[in-house]
Amino acid sequence: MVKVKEKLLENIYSPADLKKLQPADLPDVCDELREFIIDVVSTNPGHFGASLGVVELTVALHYVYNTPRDLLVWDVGHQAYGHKILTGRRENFHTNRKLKGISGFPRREESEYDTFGVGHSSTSISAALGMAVASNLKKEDDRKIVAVIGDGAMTGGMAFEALNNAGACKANLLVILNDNNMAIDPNSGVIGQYLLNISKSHAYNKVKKEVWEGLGKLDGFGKTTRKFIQKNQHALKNMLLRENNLFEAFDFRYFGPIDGHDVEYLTEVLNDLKDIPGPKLLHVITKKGKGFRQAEMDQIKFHSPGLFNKETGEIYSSDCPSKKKHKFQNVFGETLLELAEQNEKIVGITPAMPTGCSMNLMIEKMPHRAFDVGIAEQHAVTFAAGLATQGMVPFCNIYSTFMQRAYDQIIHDVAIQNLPVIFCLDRGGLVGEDGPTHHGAFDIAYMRTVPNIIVAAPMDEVDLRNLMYTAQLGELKQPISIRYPRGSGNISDWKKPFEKIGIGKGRQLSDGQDLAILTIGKSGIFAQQAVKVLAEKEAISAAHFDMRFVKPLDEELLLKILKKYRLILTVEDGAIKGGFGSAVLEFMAEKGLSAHVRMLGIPDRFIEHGPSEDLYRICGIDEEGIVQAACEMSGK
Ligand SMILES: Cc1ncc(C[n+]2csc(CCOP(=O)(O)OP(=O)(O)O)c2C)c(N)n1
Ligand SMILES: CC(=O)[C@@H](O)[C@H](O)COP(=O)(O)O
Ligand SMILES: [Mg+2]
Repeated sequence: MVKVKEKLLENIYSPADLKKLQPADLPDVCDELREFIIDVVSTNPGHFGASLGVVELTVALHYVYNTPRDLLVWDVGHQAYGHKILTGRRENFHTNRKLKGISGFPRREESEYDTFGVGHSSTSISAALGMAVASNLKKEDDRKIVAVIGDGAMTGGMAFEALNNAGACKANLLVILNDNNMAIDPNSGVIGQYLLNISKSHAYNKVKKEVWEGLGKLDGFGKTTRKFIQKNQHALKNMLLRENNLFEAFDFRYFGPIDGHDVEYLTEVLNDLKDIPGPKLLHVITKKGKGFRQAEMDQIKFHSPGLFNKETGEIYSSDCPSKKKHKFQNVFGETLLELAEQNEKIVGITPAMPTGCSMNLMIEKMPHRAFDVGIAEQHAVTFAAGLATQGMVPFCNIYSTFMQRAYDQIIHDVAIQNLPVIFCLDRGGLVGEDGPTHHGAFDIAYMRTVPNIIVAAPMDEVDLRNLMYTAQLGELKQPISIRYPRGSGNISDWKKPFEKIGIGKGRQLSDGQDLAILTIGKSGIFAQQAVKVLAEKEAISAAHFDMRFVKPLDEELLLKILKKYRLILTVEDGAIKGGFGSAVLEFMAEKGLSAHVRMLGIPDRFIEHGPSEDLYRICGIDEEGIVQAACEMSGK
């Protein structure tokens, strides 16, 4: 009779259960954990390849360290599914990223094992350093602090700011560099190449081994030389290592590179490093998508593949082929390439999101004019500013949420100098399952307060295209921000001849007598539907104005509207506070005009994760919410 192997993962409810196992059991735990992630994520989509790549590392960390007393900090957090499953969330994992379900990223309120909330990149070393310094000040000497950061996240400036500080502090901190030689797209810039070089360089590893292990054994030398070497051991080590290793130059002790898929060896190394004081960096080599053939082969698609068949690896697209064309990001990517073919001054810039924003189209065709600058939003903005000083036409595409990183650069490097940089802010508004760290809630508010910047938000694909066209004509002598949402709009045949759009000009899309609905961006699509429902079901006649620009506002149009309507409903898929509705109110206050104004938008709290349709409903900014607000205002 064949003995059925006992499932280990089923009995793991916390790292304490994991610790009851023998090291030799750990490979089986890893296999089961990997299988579990594949099972669940194939039917309930989320980030995929990154978590598969750190299965062994995750098991080893929770096996060796005394979590949650020891503090484990994940960078970005899209790779932390294994961590969630091993720390009490296995049975809830099927709710990952669903409305009211667990978050796709570590969150402090979700578990005591989630030491730091993440979603944006390159924060782990800073946060871990803060924890290490706090432990030191509180005399909690038993506590270990570990940050896990990817090679992509390591391209972020913040990571280096933290290394610099940590080295100086001599903090007791272990940084694990999870090097899979990929970001979402291939890791851009020289750091990736540098890591590859040290991983491959036998000469470096040999020198390093000999220096660390061999300096004590000085039998081969004469007495005077031995004395000299012993006296100057530290300086010699530094001389040999610092010049060869970037991390040693930051006063970290560098260990590795080691195989990140050998779980037993990982536990041994982690155990060895545990009690070495000071800042340490362990370089671990892993494969993104490890253990799922198709994910290993197409690491970009399987970063976050959506639904897929776990047997064949086929990805089931949520869009039908024709609908895929509607995605705003495709309109951006194709239009940029089209414009760049006509205007040789155009340069493309993306901080590590070429596939996400579709700038990959331009990068493939024009590699010298389109740049993936790594996870470096601040640099991306100032790089664009530099290009603009020399008469180039930079299209700097950054997700709305990640642009938050570069606020000073927008103000200091672009706006004060009034440089005509074209910002394209993708993923404006509620993005859905990624949740509060990723919603593009604030850009309308943060952009409109900055002098000199034109702030526009197209309602549909054609408008996006025409705004991009208008922006690069060379007529604008100032920066412009064009923001658009995740996903698709409502026009399939958007590839029409370009038309110039008047800056600061809105448009009336429907006429009505009872109230005026003023929208910006995608909200206009919901408003159009709402106007129909109001007319058909509620006998309310609403006029709809797509204002297109938050700044400058179409004052002429606004004056006409305010003359005619007593009831004004503003709608935006951005924060109400400081947003488009606020701009309308400020205008009214300036002109001494009054009306009954109601503002719909993202309320003053962080919106959870879940399907976008649900989140738009929760915020009351979908068709139904607009209808309801209009009825309430009209007293019906
Ligand atoms: C500030 C910021 N910019 C961009 C992103 C989008 N993003 C998420 S994961 C990722 C790649 C990270 O690469 P790496 O750290 O190597 O992790 P891997 O996916 O390879 O495990 C990027 C660019 C982000 N989360 N935060
Ligand atoms: C973890 C992260 O920041 C990205 O993977 C993000 O989830 C991508 O978002 P999109 O799916 O909207 O491109
Ligand atoms: Mg990586």
